[in-house]
Amino acid sequence: MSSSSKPPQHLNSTGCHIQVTPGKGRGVFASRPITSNTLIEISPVLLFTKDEYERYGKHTVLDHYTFIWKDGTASGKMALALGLGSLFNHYPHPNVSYTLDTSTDSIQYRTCRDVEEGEELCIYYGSQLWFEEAENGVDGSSLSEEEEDGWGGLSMVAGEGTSHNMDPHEIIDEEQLPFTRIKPPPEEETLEDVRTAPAWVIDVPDPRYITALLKWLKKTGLDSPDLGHLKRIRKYDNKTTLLLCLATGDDDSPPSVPDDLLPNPSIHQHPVPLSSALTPTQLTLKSTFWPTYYTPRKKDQVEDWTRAQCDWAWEAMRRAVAEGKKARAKGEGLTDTRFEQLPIGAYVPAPFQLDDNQNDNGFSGFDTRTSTSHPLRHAVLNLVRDLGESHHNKAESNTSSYLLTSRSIFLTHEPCIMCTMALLHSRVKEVFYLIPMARTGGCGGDGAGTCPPIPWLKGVNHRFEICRWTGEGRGIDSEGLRIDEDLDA
Ligand SMILES: C[S@@+](CC[C@H](N)C(=O)[O-])C[C@H]1O[C@@H](n2cnc3c(N)ncnc32)[C@H](O)[C@@H]1O
Repeated sequence: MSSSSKPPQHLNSTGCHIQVTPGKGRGVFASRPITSNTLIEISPVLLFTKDEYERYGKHTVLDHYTFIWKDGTASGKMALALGLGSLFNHYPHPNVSYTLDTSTDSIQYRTCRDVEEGEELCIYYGSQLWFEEAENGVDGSSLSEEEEDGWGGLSMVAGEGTSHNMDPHEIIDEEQLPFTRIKPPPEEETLEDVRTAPAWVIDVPDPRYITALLKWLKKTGLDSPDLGHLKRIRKYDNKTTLLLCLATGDDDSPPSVPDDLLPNPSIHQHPVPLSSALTPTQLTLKSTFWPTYYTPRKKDQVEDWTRAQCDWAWEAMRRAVAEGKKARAKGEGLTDTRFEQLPIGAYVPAPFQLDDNQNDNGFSGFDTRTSTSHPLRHAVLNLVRDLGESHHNKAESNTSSYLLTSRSIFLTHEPCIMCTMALLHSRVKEVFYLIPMARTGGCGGDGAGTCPPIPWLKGVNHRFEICRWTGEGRGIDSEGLRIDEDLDA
């Protein structure tokens, strides 16, 4: 917004005034030094319904000032902040965070670091801006803990993918993606190359048991997407065998099948391919182990990414970076011989959905090796552990609470070998990392890592996609996140 008229003087006892900057219009500035965590403004909000917004606000100047007000109700309201609230400009490294107070219909604004006199006070609008960002004099700095709840509840409506003439379904060219996929080795074209894992299978002496067994599999959750590339039933040598689930190792105990479904069941382990057949040769080879689905695709064809999916990923990586900065702000680092900071963060967003990209159902974690004096408290391990202990996940299943099946994880650093193994065990779908760790990482570094990517090794019972994040901006930068190249992330 540009404004040629002189801004009004604002009566504000917490040291804020309004000032105009070229390219941004009015903004809020500090009249004196303000320490971190100071409440600088409480703005009442004007609430209106989505319908009112659609009819009277959309495509007007109000679009630039209207927020989605998340008050926990299904109907969803829109909000316009009064007072200084509508005048905070955007900056990717904000020095002000905000929280909604739904009990008083107001927004509280606090500094999230020390601010000098004359500095502009900025908030973070989200990852999808609808205007050209002006150069900013605000100093980039670490985001403090408030950052997390600071912006999470609000999002500018004009910033939503669909409302500024961007097609959320548009497929983004591979070169334009904010990450580079690290390509796996050539496909399995000999019997020795076929990657298999042990699975629990049950012999079915009579076909009449099958329907009830399949129903039971569904009910217990054993019918997981991990095995979606395999047929359930194998007929071989006049014997019928049903696939139950993957086994986690030789000493894993078999799932207990109720006697009334099949008396005296014979359950044993059998190797099954880890992925579908992409070529006719693979189909023949893999099906010698277990009947496998044929999903031909063009050579090197990879999953298409839409614009909305990219925005989802930007936001998730921004959250991982914020976690890393949180670790730094909390003083996480190694103290043995020298002090090495460990600003390492991780974030697992809710799976991508076109209509709901707020990413507020995700899990986050950061490195706490220092504060816990525990060498295994890496960001990834902390996150997987929290996820396992969360009530949300426990409600789904007690036994699979560490599983990240079909989920993506965003990391500030390439995970070390131990964390890569933990991610394999968790069956994560894909791993995105910002900073490659060529010497210590388990995912191949930037393509020339010391260790080949662990998920590609033979004998490893899961594979995940590896993507090195290359996009900068939108709240993502590696400044302040670099660590000694010999350290494990
Ligand atoms: C909520 S208003 C902020 C107050 C606004 N500057 C004014 O003068 O009324 C949001 C608008 O401010 C402008 N704006 C905010 N942050 C900006 C930035 N970093 N660079 C350029 N323009 C910005 C954009 O025009 C945006 O639509």
